[in-house]
Amino acid sequence: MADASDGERPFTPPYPIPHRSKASLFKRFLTGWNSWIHTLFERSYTMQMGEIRLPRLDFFIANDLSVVERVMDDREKVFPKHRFQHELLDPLIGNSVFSANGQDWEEQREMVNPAFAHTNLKRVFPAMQGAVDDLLATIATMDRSKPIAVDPLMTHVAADIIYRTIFSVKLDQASADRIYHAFHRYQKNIQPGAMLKLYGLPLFGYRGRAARAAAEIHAVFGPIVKARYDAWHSGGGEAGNDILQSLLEARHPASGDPFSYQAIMEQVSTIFLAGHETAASAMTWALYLLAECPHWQDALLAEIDRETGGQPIAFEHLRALGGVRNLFRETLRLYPPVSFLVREVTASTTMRDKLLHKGAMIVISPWLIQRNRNNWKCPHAFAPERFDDPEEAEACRRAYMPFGKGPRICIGAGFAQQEGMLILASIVRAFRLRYPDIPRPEPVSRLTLRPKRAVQLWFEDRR
Ligand code: HEM
Repeated sequence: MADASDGERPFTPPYPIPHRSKASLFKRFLTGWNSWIHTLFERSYTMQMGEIRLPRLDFFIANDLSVVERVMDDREKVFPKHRFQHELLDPLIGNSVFSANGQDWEEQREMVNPAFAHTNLKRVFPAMQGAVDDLLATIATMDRSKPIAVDPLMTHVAADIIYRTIFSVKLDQASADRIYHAFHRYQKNIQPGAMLKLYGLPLFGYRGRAARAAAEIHAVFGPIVKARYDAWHSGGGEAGNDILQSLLEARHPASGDPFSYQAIMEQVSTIFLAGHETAASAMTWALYLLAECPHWQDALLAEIDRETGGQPIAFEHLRALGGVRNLFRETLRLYPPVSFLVREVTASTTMRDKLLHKGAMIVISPWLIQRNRNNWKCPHAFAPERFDDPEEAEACRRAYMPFGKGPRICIGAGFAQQEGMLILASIVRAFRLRYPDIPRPEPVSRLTLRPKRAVQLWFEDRR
């Protein structure tokens, strides 16, 4: 298998070069308005624990791995998701399994868990394959005399996959466009919203803008959910075989009540958004990295041809595609779609000699931990083979957390890896990718980590 040094030297993909020293609070506020990773300075990447005293909030960033484990495992049950996150996401996903805390979260997770049996990897493979075949057909008919924007293609295929898994129907282009535009508006609004909240400032119309964007998205799901909800509760509905059906059948562990229509809408919105936006971000970065490293494309193609014997990629093949899996993992290390996780300190405590008062915010950042040179060799370099290196095994176990850690770890991690591998392997097999002679993409971190401008790639037919 290729390594990242097969080219002249290890490829270091773009990231914001950190400031030499900490900027003023005001400058950080302005920079953070669009992207929080642009506010980082050199020591952010190596410090064990950082502290920022904001006007109305104590804010800590933990990189020390034992502190990270303490917060994320939360055996003391004192580090729930932060209330700011709940407030900012509320118009879109309400009080769903992603944002709830405590017993409420435990009960919701119990009710939602069976729905994730519908993400059972073998069972959803045909839905994934259908969406990926449509993607390849779309690319094949596009005008490829010029580079193609990858982001919308990846957003569409990831959305189509999760949509088929929730509703058992294909996502049509008009609904898709409606969702993407509205979600783009939501994302653009949320970063400034988060900065205003952090600095204790009024939200200046945030809620209205967020509610309007969320209403657009809900208007796409609403009619499907309503029709199936009414039919199911009037006893006339045919049982489906998808996530929505499982949510309709779920019962509260104590009261035995089903989810209300509103609660189902919140869970559906959560699963759809958590399930496609993150995967689309990961796929976009993975294709960019491949386009910059042709030797990796050659190595993956050889692996795919060897393992499939030239047959269509099947569920059984994925396990053997170690190079594709490492590429996916390395992409999530360098560009974790969820670049920071936010928790609240609900009982005063001490960490690394710092006193954290009740109400403080504590941030765990996959972006920082996965680029910390105390954890990783050449942390900014693209080196998928590191996942097979025994010397990096400890880092892979403790300092790799694109899906979070502990009880709140991503419920869709296996699903995401499977779709990611299938999409990447299918594209590598069909096309040779090349990065055009234009400036490299710049990552910006809002709700997810995305390139500032759409990534453009040449797609050349292989066969
Ligand atoms: C590359 C793709 C993905 C990434 C990087 C990702 C990342 C994450 C992370 C970091 C968390 C934990 C957040 C925290 O602790 O604050 C999370 C939670 C979650 N993810 Fe994912 N995710 C991905 C794909 C998916 C998919 C495909 C689904 C659904 C099919 C999904 C559904 C969820 C849900 C429901 C939660 C909340 C779990 C809970 O709190 O009980 N995610 N995800």
